[in-house]
Amino acid sequence: MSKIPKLPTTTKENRPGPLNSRPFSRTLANGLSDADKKSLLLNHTRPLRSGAVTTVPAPRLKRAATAPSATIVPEKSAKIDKKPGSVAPKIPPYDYKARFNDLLEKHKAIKSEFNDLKDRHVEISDDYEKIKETVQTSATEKDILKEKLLNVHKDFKEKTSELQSLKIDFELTKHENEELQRKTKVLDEVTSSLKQKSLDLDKIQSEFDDLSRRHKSLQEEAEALRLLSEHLKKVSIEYDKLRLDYKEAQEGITKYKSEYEALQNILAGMYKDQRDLRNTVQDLKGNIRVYCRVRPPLESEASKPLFNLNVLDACSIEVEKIELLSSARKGKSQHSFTFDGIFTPHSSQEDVFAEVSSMVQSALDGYNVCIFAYGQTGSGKTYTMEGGCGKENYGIVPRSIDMIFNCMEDLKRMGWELTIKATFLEIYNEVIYDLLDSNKDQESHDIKMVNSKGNDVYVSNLREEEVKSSHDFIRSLSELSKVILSLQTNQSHIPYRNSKLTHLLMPSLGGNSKTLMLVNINQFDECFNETLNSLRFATKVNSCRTTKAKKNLTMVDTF
Ligand SMILES: Nc1ncnc2c1ncn2[C@@H]1O[C@H](COP(=O)(O)OP(=O)(O)OP(=O)(O)O)[C@@H](O)[C@H]1O
Repeated sequence: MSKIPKLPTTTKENRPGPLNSRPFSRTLANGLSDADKKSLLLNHTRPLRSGAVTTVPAPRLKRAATAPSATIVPEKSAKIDKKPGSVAPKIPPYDYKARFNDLLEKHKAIKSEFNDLKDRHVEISDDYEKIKETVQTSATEKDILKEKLLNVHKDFKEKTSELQSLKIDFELTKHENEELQRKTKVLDEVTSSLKQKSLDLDKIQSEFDDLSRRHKSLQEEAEALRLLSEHLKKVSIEYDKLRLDYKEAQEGITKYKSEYEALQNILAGMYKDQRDLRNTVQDLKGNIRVYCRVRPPLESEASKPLFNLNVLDACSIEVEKIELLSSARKGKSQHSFTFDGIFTPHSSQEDVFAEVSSMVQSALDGYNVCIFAYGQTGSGKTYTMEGGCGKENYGIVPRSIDMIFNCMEDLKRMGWELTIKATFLEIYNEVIYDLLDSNKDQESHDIKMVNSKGNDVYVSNLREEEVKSSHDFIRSLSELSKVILSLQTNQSHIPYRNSKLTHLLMPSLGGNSKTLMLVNINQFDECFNETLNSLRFATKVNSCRTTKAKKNLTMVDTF
């Protein structure tokens, strides 16, 4: 909105009157009312009283509030002031001098007044010029303002028209808003109804899904039934076919059964022949067989001096020691021995068992078999019988157990039920210890005769344990080793144990048994004499020839 400059207020007082440089009288006459003019004329015509000063006050410019044109209204009528109470002496008409003086005075006063008026006129002219200038400036300003006013008017009009259009817009918007509100309300109602319908739809959808599932499952059941029915048809055909096959098979089974029995008889005959042959070979080898095994020095024993040991052939060795110190025994000590076989320091556990396994087979064929190791302490008896860690180091006992259980599997396939029981004992310091009995206070164990007729012996009060697998058995051996170890650490070791042992081995050595003895030796110089003793004892054993062994009645005889 344009600013309207404040115009200088043109009051009736300061507004320039129609004064100009025309003679005052005329001007005055023009500006005075008729009454004023009359009074002025009267004063001019009236003779001045002596001693009175007549002054004409400068007319003040005044414009009647209602008068459209400017008129000069003297503030006071141009009367000659008279002092109150003083009455001017009347100049007689003949007193020209007085009259002349009076006129002079009046002239003087009028002249002075004229001069005043003239000054006043100049002042007023200046004012007028100023006012004129102001009026011109004001007119310019007025024009500017007018123009501005016009602009403002124009703006105002535009704004008014804008306002109008805005009002119209507002009304329209208001109307639209109301319409929208109405529509929103309707929409809300529709939304809520849609929500409800959506819920209904969900419910219907879930019912539909349920029905679809049931329909599908019914379809599947129908398909399964159809397949089942087809399958049943096939089965029925196959069943008829199978019945025929079964009949044929039964006839075949009867035929095969008789053939099987015949084959079993042949097999049993073969077993018998094989056993007899093995036994013949055993007999030829002798019922007491003695093998010698030489153990290698351990790494820790590498510095120990060795005596000479020569393997002459598969069955003979020669041991030789040269005596250097004592003059009495000076010379060469050389001895040769022959056994059923020699196992050198290079022979493996497998090599040993290959020779021994025929004895285990004899046990399975129903003979009493005794396999034992003999030798001085540290010569390798435990290693030979039990073995070391790892399967390749297994000794005779675990390998025999494996063989027995493998054979059992064959026999089981032929319908046999078998039970294996084991006893463990140690003869130590002439006392028999039951190694399966962990009680410290064991019952005493004695070697007794089985019956008065034969030579068979048994050890009383020994604990028997059933062994169900070779693994269990190899259970048992590791525990046994621990027991032996603990016994040995508590008591001083007695290396030579033969009294009770000889007694226990009596039937094996001289009776109806097959006996295999392993004489273990080492090659250490310091052990030469002990080695010699062992070899001599083994030679004696080897020279024993028992009567031909008779087998006990065993399962294999029933074939
Ligand atoms: N053929 C062999 N090969 C390798 N090492 C062996 C052999 N024989 C024995 N040994 C080892 O020699 C050492 C003594 O053997 P072992 O314990 O079997 O003797 P031992 O005759 O049972 O002794 P002891 O009578 O004192 O019980 C053991 O460390 C054993 O592993």
